[in-house]
Amino acid sequence: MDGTFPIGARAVSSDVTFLAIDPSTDAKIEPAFAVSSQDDIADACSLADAAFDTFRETDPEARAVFLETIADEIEAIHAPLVARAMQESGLPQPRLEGERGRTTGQLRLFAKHLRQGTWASVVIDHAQPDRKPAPRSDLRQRRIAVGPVAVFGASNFPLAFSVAGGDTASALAAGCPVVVKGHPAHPGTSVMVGKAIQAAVAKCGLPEGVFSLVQGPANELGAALVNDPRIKAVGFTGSRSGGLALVALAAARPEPIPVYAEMSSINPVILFPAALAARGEALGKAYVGSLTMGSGQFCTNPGIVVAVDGPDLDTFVEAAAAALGEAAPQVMLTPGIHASYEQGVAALAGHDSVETLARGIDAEGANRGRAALFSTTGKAFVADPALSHEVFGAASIIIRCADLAEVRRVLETIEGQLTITLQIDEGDHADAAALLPVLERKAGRILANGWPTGVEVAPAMVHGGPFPATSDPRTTSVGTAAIERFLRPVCYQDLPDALLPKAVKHGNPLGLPRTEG
Ligand SMILES: NC(=O)C1=CN([C@@H]2O[C@H](COP(=O)(O)OP(=O)(O)OC[C@H]3O[C@@H](n4cnc5c(N)ncnc54)[C@H](OP(=O)(O)O)[C@@H]3O)[C@@H](O)[C@H]2O)C=CC1
Ligand SMILES: O=C(O)CCC(=O)C(=O)O
Repeated sequence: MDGTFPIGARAVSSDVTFLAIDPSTDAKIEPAFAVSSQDDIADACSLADAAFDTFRETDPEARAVFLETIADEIEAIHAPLVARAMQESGLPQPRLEGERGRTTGQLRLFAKHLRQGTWASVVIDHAQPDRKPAPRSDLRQRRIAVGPVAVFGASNFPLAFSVAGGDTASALAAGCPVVVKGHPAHPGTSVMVGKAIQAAVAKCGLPEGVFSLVQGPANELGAALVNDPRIKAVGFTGSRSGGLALVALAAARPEPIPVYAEMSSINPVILFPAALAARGEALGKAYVGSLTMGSGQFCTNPGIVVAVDGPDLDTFVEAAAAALGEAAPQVMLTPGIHASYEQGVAALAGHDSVETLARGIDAEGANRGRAALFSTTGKAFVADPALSHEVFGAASIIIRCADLAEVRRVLETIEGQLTITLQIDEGDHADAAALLPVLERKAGRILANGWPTGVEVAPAMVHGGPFPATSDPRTTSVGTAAIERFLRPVCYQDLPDALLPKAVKHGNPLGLPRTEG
């Protein structure tokens, strides 16, 4: 591996470089990676802009083949890619193998979606020349790509939410050239995937500007990318402060643009009385499994559990505390993420209204995340908004409520969420139904008798939700509906067939599904 990054078809180097860190030892890892300059960003955006009109008008079949070729190129480097991602992220091999599968599966799902065609939302209102009192024009609507998109790779999913992750896959599927700002925690992984995408661009005979990767450890790079006038939308997964900074930059541009930022969520799990009575112990163990997976570094991590206090909750708490007490420490993604986890845990442990129920096993070594389980009362939780802030890592609070009315108050208090989970039995259905309207206001996904971690990449998935889960609750960043973020409608009124784009021509040469009236 060399330290260059791909801007279009070029491999760019620089005298200014940075090194990745192995979070399991804090040791620096070779090779040194070139830091992108402001000129590199301008070049990437200029190439993306030049590629846009050609790329967006490629047939859906051509874009589908392109996405499949990216998947093939990533599979061809599977072993070295997973090895490098392990070194840079501290995540274990099985997790990264699974994530690689999710990444290529996601690309292939978007290929299938392109072939199926509903994404173009073609609507034809045929002319009615004899309509009284006024004739109606021929109206044809389709959706086109919004323009070049900036994507920020996430630290916690170095493959599935990074350079060729869901944001990139959905933007390319829409016909938008993409400029990725790689996450500085995994530059080698980013470059390997970036070069795989660039190889697919060349193999498919597409304009080189369809994809570029810029990287370096500095806010200025991301800011310059969002400020470039050729960028028309932004996809981001990361911190609330980072997401909000990008939203502010995008809104302050002479031409404001949308930012689809997925930021912060504590993913409440509600234990309803009948379920708790029937299987409190099993729920306690399963909860800790979801909480500690990947050192808790999931935006879907179950950060709070809400239930009515009593002996059945005690059974759950005892099982959870015992399981968590045996949880092995796991390497966290970066020294910064580890430090902010420690800070969050210390704040909870020192809070007057919070009891520490259990800590995971402690261990020597760099950046080891030690799981933490806390409890508080519904009253205290409602009184202090700080208790509802995300602690990114394997920390969670069990909230003991006086009754179901207090459970409701807790849920009314929380901010927007990616997920809310119900643990229910049949005897809980009436209580759960009464709460559902509150939950729908709060979350993008409501699930029953499962755990929120591990998002299915599927057409019906919603990985989104009201602020601060995301900056735009109308969308999802996972699943085929993610493509809609990067499309906009255009209506063609009375254009002669010769001038109409293929998607809305009278003969429907692309065979796209149509709504006609
Ligand atoms: N809810 C979730 O899904 C996730 C939440 N997090 C949270 O984020 C914290 C930090 O993790 P990290 O993954 O580094 O997330 P960050 O939000 O800090 O960084 C993500 C990306 O955004 C860039 N960025 C951040 N702030 C700005 C800014 N003001 N202007 C321009 N670019 C910016 C970073 O660039 P650069 O670093 O080069 O400045 C990086 O490329 C974690 O401790 C955790 O709390 C993290 C991952 C997922
Ligand atoms: O739970 C998952 O699989 C996805 C989590 C996620 O989107 C994230 O952590 O950023």
